[in-house]
Amino acid sequence: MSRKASENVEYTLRSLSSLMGERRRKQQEPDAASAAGERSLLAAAESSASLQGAGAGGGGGVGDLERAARRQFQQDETPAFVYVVAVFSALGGFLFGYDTGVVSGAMLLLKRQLSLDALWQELLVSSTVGAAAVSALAGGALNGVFGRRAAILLASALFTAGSAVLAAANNKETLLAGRLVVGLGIGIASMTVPVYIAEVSPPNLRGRLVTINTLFITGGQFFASVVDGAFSYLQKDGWRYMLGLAAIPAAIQFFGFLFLPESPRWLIQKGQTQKARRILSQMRGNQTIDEEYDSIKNNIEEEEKEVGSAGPVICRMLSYPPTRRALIVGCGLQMFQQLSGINTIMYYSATILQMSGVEDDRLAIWLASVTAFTNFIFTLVGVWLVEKVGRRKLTFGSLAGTTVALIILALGFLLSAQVSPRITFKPVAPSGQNTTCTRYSYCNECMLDPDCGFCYKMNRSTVIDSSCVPVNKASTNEAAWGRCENETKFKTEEVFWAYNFCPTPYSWTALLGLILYLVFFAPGMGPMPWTVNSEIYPLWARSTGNACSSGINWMFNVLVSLTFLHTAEYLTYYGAFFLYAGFAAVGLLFIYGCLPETKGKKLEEIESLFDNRFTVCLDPRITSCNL
Ligand SMILES: O[C@H]1[C@H](O)[C@@H](O)[C@H](O)[C@@H](O)[C@H]1O
Repeated sequence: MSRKASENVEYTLRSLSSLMGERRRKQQEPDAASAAGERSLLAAAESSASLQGAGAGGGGGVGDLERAARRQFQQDETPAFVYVVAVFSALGGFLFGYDTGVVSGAMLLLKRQLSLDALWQELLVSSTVGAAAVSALAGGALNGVFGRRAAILLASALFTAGSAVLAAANNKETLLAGRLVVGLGIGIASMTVPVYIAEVSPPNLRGRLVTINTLFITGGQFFASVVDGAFSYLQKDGWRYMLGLAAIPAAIQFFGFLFLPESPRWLIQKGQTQKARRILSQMRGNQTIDEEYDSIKNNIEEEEKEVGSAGPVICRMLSYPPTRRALIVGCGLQMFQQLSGINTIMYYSATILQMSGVEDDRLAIWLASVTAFTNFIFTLVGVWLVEKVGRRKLTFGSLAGTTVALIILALGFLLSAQVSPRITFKPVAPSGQNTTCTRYSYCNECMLDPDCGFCYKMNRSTVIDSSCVPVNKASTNEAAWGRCENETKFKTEEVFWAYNFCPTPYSWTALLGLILYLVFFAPGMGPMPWTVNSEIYPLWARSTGNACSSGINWMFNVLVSLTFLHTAEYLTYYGAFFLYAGFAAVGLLFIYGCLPETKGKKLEEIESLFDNRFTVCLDPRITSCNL
């Protein structure tokens, strides 16, 4: 049987059983709509419409029902409205990607124009990620009390205001304030958007729609790299455009959300049932919503009975085993996403590319946008795969490939280090210029010192007359003094300058590792931690669960990207990548043992996947965490 046909049959059976259930209920309680007290006329009209073809009087056989189900299926399609809502929400992801991605290019110009020292550069880069960590954690309470829509509106207002401040800034303090405001927006958006999309999506499309958010994140990163490349030619004030441009999508999202609805699940939780029904039926088009509505409502009631509603949510989550396990899975996934080094790869891709022989700085910036594009395109593959292979297989396969790619990357750096050119020429520093650079014996040691660069000549394919000299503080494109001092000297002396890389014949291995890394990481480990987190918590714990796991994501993001250069100094580049490969391998065990398959399940059914304490993790059919 063809795939399409089998999907049809499955769908027909599902619709059929829902019609049967509906009919049974109708027979038992003839006026279900009024008896329930809160079913709107709209809902009653919907159920009778779905029963029409089946012979609402109770007669008619299974054949009639089947025909009715088939007819209903033919009409069942997700209304375009759901896609509009998902895309508007995912603008939050775009801004997340744009604002984290754009800063590296902006910094190249900013540091010159405002003469920023290393501390200020670090502050401007990491303040945003730090603020995102804090606001992601605080976003849980915000979401719970004011709702998803209010949180998204607040995030887009913060994005707009922050970007405007950045574009107009005249000193570093104002820039810092702008970066902090933008960071607050990123944190709130990163935890709210996946939850909101998951709550409005129909189960069969949920994974795909939530994954679109990560597609927008990587799209934002790619767009940022193109903007960085384009405005890098505008030496004065180019950074204003880079940082300020984000205000446009942010404002679009803000105005869009003024007209978009609140999540029906949050409304039901808050007792606004009429409104919730109206929005739910808007989201489901001509499909009957009774079953979904009832299951959300019953679930909330049962949860309240089981877990109670006293005390802070996080304490209730930790003391109730299923949510505790879900929290461990959610936070673990986010932690391993960052520990496998994605942001080091994104941030240092230009360096890795330079190692592979790209010597021109501008070209390296443009090639870095090819890296961002690869990340984006392969996230699209994830959007396509998530509903086909499911979350568990996709995440596991992706991390397995990522681990192999990390090992190849590390081997590339290792081989390059082993054949690292010797330093054969020790120039005398001009008087008054003290430097440690001239003490190094190999290019590899010189490269790892951020203050030094490698100056060399080539005789066919052999490096000759090589020296290690201090880098020019104002531009890493040239040395502070000596043969590599400026481009005119490069030509007359026939020398080459390498900052942050060493010329070796094995650099292509690192390039191969880089490409493989993105090909494997982007479809699974990139989006799945966000997607899975949006689904695994019951409603009462959803905002808090997502707040914690997003907070963990941001904290590890800061940790890994801030420590990369130091890690590389102590362990060398290959040591750092072997370390990430080690983390990724531990992550593989974690996913294999603890990640349940949530594909196709209703949000309300997912909690039970975390019920059983004694399930055996190693049994592939059983996917609950063995805690
Ligand atoms: O899922 C995203 C995505 O993979 C991005 O490329 C990365 O920069 C983020 O840190 C991550 O959370």
